[in-house]
Amino acid sequence: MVHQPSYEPSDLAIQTLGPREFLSPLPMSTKQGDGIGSFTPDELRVLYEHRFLEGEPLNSLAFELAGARQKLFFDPQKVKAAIVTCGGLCPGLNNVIRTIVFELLYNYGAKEVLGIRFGYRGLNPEVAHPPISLTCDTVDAIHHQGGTILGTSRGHQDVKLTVNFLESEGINMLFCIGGDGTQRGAHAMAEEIKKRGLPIAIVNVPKTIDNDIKFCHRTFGFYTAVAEAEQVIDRAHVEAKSVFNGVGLVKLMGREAGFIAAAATVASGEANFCIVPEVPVDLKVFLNKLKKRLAAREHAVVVLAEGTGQHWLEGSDQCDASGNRKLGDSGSFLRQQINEFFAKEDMPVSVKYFDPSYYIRSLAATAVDSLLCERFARAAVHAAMAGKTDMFIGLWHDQLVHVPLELSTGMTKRLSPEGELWISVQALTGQEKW
Ligand SMILES: Nc1ncnc2c1ncn2[C@@H]1O[C@H](COP(=O)(O)OP(=O)(O)O)[C@@H](O)[C@H]1O
Ligand SMILES: O=P(O)(O)OC[C@H]1O[C@](O)(COP(=O)(O)O)[C@@H](O)[C@@H]1O
Repeated sequence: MVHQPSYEPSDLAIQTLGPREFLSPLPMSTKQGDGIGSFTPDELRVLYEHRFLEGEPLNSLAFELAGARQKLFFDPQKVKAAIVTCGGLCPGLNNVIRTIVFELLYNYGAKEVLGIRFGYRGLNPEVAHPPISLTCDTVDAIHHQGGTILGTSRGHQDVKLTVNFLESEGINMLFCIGGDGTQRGAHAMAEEIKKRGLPIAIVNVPKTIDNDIKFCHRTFGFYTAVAEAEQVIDRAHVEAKSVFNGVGLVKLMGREAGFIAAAATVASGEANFCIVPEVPVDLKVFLNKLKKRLAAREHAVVVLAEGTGQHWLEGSDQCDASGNRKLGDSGSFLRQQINEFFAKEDMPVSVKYFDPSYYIRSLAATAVDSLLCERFARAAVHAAMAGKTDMFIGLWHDQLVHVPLELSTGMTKRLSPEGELWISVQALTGQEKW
């Protein structure tokens, strides 16, 4: 991780990455045959598509590669950075905080790092949660703990007030760790900052246990949660197999996307049905299939992503503080439907219901996620120090890239029922297929 960034009072401007940069032509077209060494890091791109059909035109959509830059926009000695964590918990939040602090203070020699308390609430001066000072000592051992030492929250804050706060505190770099809601909030702040002409960088590190952030093949914490969920499925299998016509029913997190349920199902190899929001399921068809399965094997395991089957339940218009739809308990509903269906069929079943809920997301990150946190956090600091703003760190073909926040608004990422996640270039033209 050693690099030698240079700060000279430089010609760099703070750079909002708009979609124009994302769509920029590849540098290869202008510097043919020079080899990679002749490009500056800002010119390196990661191709959007890595598979091409013969005869199809080679598209040149590409992301800017993340990483350390030779020239810095900010003078490290004048950097007052702040970190905020928003939305639901996710394994690895503390790892990201710790690495951002280390990278800023140890490697760049930044002046000061603040921790914003309880999400965007802590940026609202009208709410009494003053920031805390983050030093290498205070964050030294936090990566062993789940959760976030800063606290988190949902709920809207006035963008003008939050930017006033950044300005009055002299914060010139804000790292927002959060999901799609956090990204929308960060984008709104970046726009207000641009309007006021302030040299403040807003850089996001994507966080979501649901793994549903666009332009990010995998978010940190996801594999940790999947490993926990896999164990629950395995236990459900043991319970189901131990009795006649046992049904192990497992409900897992996944508001709009079934990535956790699908990945844990495949990892476990013990589930017979995996029901995800992306595939509408007819309850009757499912119950008849379950009947067939029980007749053949005398036990079954069913995994359900919590956002699934909301249409089965009484409609609820309720939302949480951030405006996310509140979910009905589809797991309890399914358990009841299974019991009622088999009672009518005069077929005895024994349903064992598992709802691990927050259990899979409130733990510390496992090694594979700790590594990802480390990569995301360092890339975020490099981007901010170079003066990039209104962007987040994406993960594309296992390369960290810079993605304009503007591109992440709208629908979140979805599992492809057809198999491997396949993302069409049409996603850019509005006809999304996630
Ligand atoms: N359009 C928006 N403008 C400003 N803030 C937003 C917007 N959407 C969401 N937020 C804020 O972002 C924060 C996190 O959002 P939330 O949906 O709770 O979690 P996540 O970021 O994990 O999706 C909340 O404080 C929420 O109010
Ligand atoms: O009860 P909370 O904290 O609002 O969280 C519940 C929701 O948070 C999630 O874990 C995802 O949250 P984020 O989008 O904030 O990462 C969902 O799977 C779940 O429905």
